[in-house]
Parts: sequence; C-alpha cells; structure tokens
Amino acid sequence: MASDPSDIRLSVAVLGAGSWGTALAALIARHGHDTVLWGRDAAAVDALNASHENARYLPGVQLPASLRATHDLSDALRGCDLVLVVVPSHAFAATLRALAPFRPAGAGVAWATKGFEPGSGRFLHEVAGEVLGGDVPLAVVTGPSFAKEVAQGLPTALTVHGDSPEFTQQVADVLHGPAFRAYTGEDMLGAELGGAMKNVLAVATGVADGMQLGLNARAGMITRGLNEMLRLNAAIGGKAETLMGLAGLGDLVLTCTGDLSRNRRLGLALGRGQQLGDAVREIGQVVESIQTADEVMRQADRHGIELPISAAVQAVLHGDITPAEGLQRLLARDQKPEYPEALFR
Ligand SMILES: NC(=O)C1=CN([C@@H]2O[C@H](COP(=O)(O)OP(=O)(O)OC[C@H]3O[C@@H](n4cnc5c(N)ncnc54)[C@H](OP(=O)(O)O)[C@@H]3O)[C@@H](O)[C@H]2O)C=CC1
Ligand SMILES: O=C(CO)COP(=O)(O)O
Repeated sequence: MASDPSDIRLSVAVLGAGSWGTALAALIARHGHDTVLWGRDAAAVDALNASHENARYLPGVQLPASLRATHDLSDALRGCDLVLVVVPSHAFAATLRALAPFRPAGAGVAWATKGFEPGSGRFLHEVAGEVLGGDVPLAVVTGPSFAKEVAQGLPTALTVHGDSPEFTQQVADVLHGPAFRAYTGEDMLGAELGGAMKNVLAVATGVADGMQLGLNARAGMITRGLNEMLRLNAAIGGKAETLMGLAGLGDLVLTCTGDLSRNRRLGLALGRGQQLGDAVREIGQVVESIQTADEVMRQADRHGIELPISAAVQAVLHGDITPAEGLQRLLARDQKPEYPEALFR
C-alpha cells in the first residue's frame, strides 16, 4: 500500500522571512515537517526565535514553537529535502546564486515569489534553470493566498506547477493539510504569468475603486484584465486552463477585490490622488506591480500583443499620465469584438 504523504516528515528550508515566507514556513511546520526559516535580518531572526512572532510582517500571529529561524544560509540548507524561496522578485536571482553552493544534492527548489526578473523580464523558472543548472527539479507555488489568512489557519487553495511530477507532488504534500488545499500542474509558464500579471491588474482595479467608479467598472476591469492575461498567455505558450484556475482567475479576483492586497492598496491610493512614493512608504511591504508592469509590457511588446489596461497602469506608475487620463484612454478605445481571436484551443 502507498504510504500516506502526511506520514512522511521532511526537512524544509524556507528562504525569505517576510509575510509570505513566514506564513508558509509556519504552515509547513504545523504539518509536522522540520522547517527552518532563513531571513537576512539577524536581529529580526533572533526576535522571531525568542517570541515566536514575526512582529514586523505578521504581528499578532503566534508561530509554531517548532519553527526555527536562522540568519545563516548554510545552516538553513544543511540536510534539507527541499528549498522554498519566498523573497521578492528583485532578490530572486541573487538568492538562488547564494543558495546554490549549499543546496544538498537531490533537494529540489520551489518558489512562491510572484513577478519576473526585473530588467530582463525573464520568467523566474528561466532564471532558476540558468542559475541552478538543468538537473535540479523546479516548481512554482502560486494562487489566491494572503499571508495573513494562511498564518491564521483560514482555508486556502493554491497550486504548484513544476517540471518534475515527483518534486511537484512533494511540494504540494508539505503544503496540503486540514485547512489548506494544494493542487498540482505542469505549466510553470502560465502559472508564473498569472501570478505576475494579477498584481498589475490589481493596481488598475484599485485605481478604479479609489476613483469611486462603481462596481460595474470593477467587474469590467477584472474581466478585461483576465482577457489580457489570456491573450499574452496564448502568445507565450502557457495553457489557457492554468489562467482560468487558481494561478490566474483565482488570484486575480482575490487581489483585485481584497483590501489585504498591497497592489490593490497602491491602486486605491493613486486613485484617491496620493503620490506613488507616499503610498509605497505607507504600505511598507513589497509591491511587486511597480517592477512587474514594465516586464509585462516588455513581454507584450516582444509578442506584439496589445494590453491596454496593463499599459495604462505602467504609464500611471511612471507618472506619465494621471489615473483620470488612464481611465479616459481606456474608455476612448475603439469598439471591438470581445474575443477577436480564439483563446481556448
Ligand atoms: N504576502 C502575501 O500574501 C503573498 C506574497 N507573495 C509573493 O511573495 C514574495 C515575497 O513577498 P512578501 O513576503 O509578501 O514580502 P514582504 O514585504 O512581506 O517581505 C519581504 C521580505 O523579503 C526580504 N528581502 C527583501 N530584499 C531581500 C534581499 N535582497 N535578500 C533577501 N531577502 C530580502 C525582506 O527582508 P527585510 O525585512 O530585511 O527587508 C522581507 O523579509 C513576493 O514576490 C510576493 O508577490 C505571494 C503570495 C502571497
Ligand atoms: O499574491 C498575493 C495573494 O495571492 C498577495 O497580493 P499582494 O502582493 O498584492 O499583497
């Protein structure tokens, strides 16, 4: 008889002690796995070990006593079965380069980072393949999942897409539990595109809500945003069903409507007339859309795809147009068929 995955105890290194890394490490530790959380800030690591709380990123959430934090990367990775990277996209490549010498042979590398490599626009699985070499199993963890709710043990569903069925299942198994459903797939391209694009589209919806454009505008923005995801995804070669699932539609709905989203909150602030720098300072955590908007448009230009909402967000973030001008641009577009090309093959 096959063994029950819940009986297998693994050693997991989670790299990145912000809100999402801490929430995922706590989840995995609660599932009974030996879990080490690496953070770059030694004082914050010491405080976390002493208080079992991440006071900056998840205040008020009691972390499991079995969760150990460390500031030493070699300590975090020693003897681990799998690595889960949860740093912001701007730190992704450097973190992979730093972990590579300490990764135990056989340990696959997964990440829950959302975005592209800033500057090059490369997908994170492309970066990982290049830095780690072709033999290391890779997987991306994505889907609608606010760190705070996961840390509080509220029910959540997400998805793991990887290049090796065994490793993908291993990652899903450590995450899956009584209040957490982890699905699996093999479309890293579509999964990463959805997770990156929804952050840009959440800014657009936040702007509309900040300008008090109403619920019709919000629903229109989300649906036309999904259309942008599907069209770019089709050009790049991702699977449409990935974008219609947790990695696309699910995360788009969550981030466009949930005020826990930092990207939506940025849009709300801009729509109310706040300056970008002030809004980002007030949020005080990573807001991936600021870099991702440029990289989404780089991908769109590369593939000759028009993305009016994402382009308007990019222009607003660059200060080239006001939110009101962005809205006017969208409303003044020519009328056209809802689906000019077949997206579902
Ligand atoms: N929070 C969420 O609900 C979710 C987040 N994500 C994704 O997870 C990723 C991480 O975001 P999140 O945890 O929310 O961000 P936070 O803003 O909560 O935390 C960022 C963390 O990254 C650390 N960090 C920043 N720069 C570096 C670096 N150069 N090297 C190492 N560590 C660094 C910060 O350390 P320090 O404090 O020292 O600056 C901090 O621990 C993002 O891509 C995000 O989109 C995905 C799903 C849900
Ligand atoms: O990715 C997330 C939820 O799935 C978190 O969204 P924000 O980064 O906008 O807070």
